[in-house]
Amino acid sequence: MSETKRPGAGAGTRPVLLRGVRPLGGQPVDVLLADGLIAGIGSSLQTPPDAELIDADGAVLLPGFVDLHTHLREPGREDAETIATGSAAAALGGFTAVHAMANTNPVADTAEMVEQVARLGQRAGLVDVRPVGAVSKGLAGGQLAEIGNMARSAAAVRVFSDDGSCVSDARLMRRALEYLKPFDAVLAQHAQDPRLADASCCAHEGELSGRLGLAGWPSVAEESIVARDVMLAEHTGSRLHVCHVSSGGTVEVLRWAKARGVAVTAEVTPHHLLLTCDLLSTYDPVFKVNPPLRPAEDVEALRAGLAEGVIDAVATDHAPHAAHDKDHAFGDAAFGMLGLQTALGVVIETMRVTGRLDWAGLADRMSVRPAQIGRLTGHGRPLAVGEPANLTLVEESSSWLVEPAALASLSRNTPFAGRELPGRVLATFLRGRATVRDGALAEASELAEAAEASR
Ligand SMILES: NC(=O)N[C@@H](CC(=O)O)C(=O)O
Repeated sequence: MSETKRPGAGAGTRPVLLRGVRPLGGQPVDVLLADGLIAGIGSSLQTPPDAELIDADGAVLLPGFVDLHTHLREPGREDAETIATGSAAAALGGFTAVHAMANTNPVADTAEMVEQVARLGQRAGLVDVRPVGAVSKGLAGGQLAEIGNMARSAAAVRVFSDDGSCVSDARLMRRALEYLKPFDAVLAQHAQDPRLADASCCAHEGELSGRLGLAGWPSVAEESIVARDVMLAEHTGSRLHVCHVSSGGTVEVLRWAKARGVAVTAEVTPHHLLLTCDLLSTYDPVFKVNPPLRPAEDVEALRAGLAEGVIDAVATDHAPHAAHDKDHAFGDAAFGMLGLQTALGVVIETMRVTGRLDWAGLADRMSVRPAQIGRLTGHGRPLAVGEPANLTLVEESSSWLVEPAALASLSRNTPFAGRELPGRVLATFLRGRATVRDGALAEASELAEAAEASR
C-alpha cells in the first residue's frame, strides 16, 4: 500500500465543517472537508445537511504533521509500545503520518517485515505508518539489507536507516547510497562514529561528563560522520538525511554541504531544541538519550539552523522504553525519550514564542519538508481546495500540563513531565476523518469502522 492515492480514500466519511479556523494562523475562514479532501474554503460556507460542525473559534489550521523518526517497537517490544498505541500518541500530537524505525525485533530488513508494519499501521487506522527499511541486514553494518525488495514492495519504502546504529563502514555507506538512488529513496544516517563514541558513551563530553564520571560522547563523533557522508552523497548523487542533529558543528557542515548543492537534509528533535546537558547532574535516566543533550551553545545553534532552514525538519525520535529498561542507574538505563505528544508544544515554545518561526514556518518544518523528504505526496500539502484533508487544528492560547500517566504511549519516559507546554491539539484529520476531536481520540468503534473501510 502507498499512503498517497488510495482510490476512494476518505470516501464515505461524514463531511466536516470547520467554522472560523485560521489557516496557518491567518484570517478566520470556514473549511469544508468531504470525501477525504478539502472541499471548500471561504466565509459562511453552506453546511451540507449531514455535516459535523466544529466551531473552531480562531484555532490554527495546519497541515498534519509528519514524523520522519518514530520508534513504534512492534514487533518485539510490545511491552514498551505497539503500532496502535504509538499511532494514538501520534494522532494526539497532531501527526497524520509517521515513519516507523527499523530497529525492531526482528529488524525491518525484508519486504515481508515492512509490509507487516504497514499492515498493522493500517489496521490501527490513526496515522499513515510508513515503514523505514534497514540499510544493513540485522542493523549489523556488514551486508546490505534487501533495499530493492523493500522499495518495490507494497509498502513502497523510501526511507532507509540503521538508526540506533551508524552505518560506519564507508564502503557499505557508499554502496547503500548507490543502491537506493534509482528508487528516489533517502538514507537517514544515525551519525555516531563508533570508534569515537561507543555504546557506553552517554553524556556530552566535556567538563560536566568528567565531573559526573559518565563516559563522554564527543560532538566530533557526529560531525566527522556527517562530513564524510555529505562527501559520499555528493560523489554518488544520492539523497542523504541526517538524523537527530545535536551539535552546532554539524550545522556548520550541513550549511557548507548545502551551499555546494549536495542533496542533504537534516532533522532536529524537540528535546535537543529545549533541554541542555546540565540536567544530567541529577543522574535521572529520563534525560539519557542518543545523541546526548548538549550545552546551551549547541541548543542555540540548532534553533538558528532550524529557523534558517539548514536543518530542514523537526523529527521526534519518539523512543518509548518500559520502566524495567529505563529505571536504572544512568549508565545502565536505555537511551531514549518519548516525543510524539509533546513535540508541538516544545516547538511552539522554542521556535514560535521566541519569534524564530511563524505558523507557516512551523508547518514547513513539521509537515511540508518531512513529507517531501519521505516522498509522501498526500501529506504536507497546501491548505487549498482539492488537497487531501490531512490536517491538525491547534488552539494557540491554551497550555497543558505534561502528565506521564495521561499520555497515550505505553511507556512513561517523557523528559517534560510536570512542564506546562503551549498549544493544544484540538483535532486531527486523516483523509477528512477525525482521529482526534476535542483533544481526545475519536471513539474506538468509529475508528475500527473507518480502518475497515480503508482496507
Ligand atoms: N534515540 C535514542 O536514544 N534511542 C533510540 C535508538 C538510538 O538512536 O540510540 C531507541 O530506539 O531507543
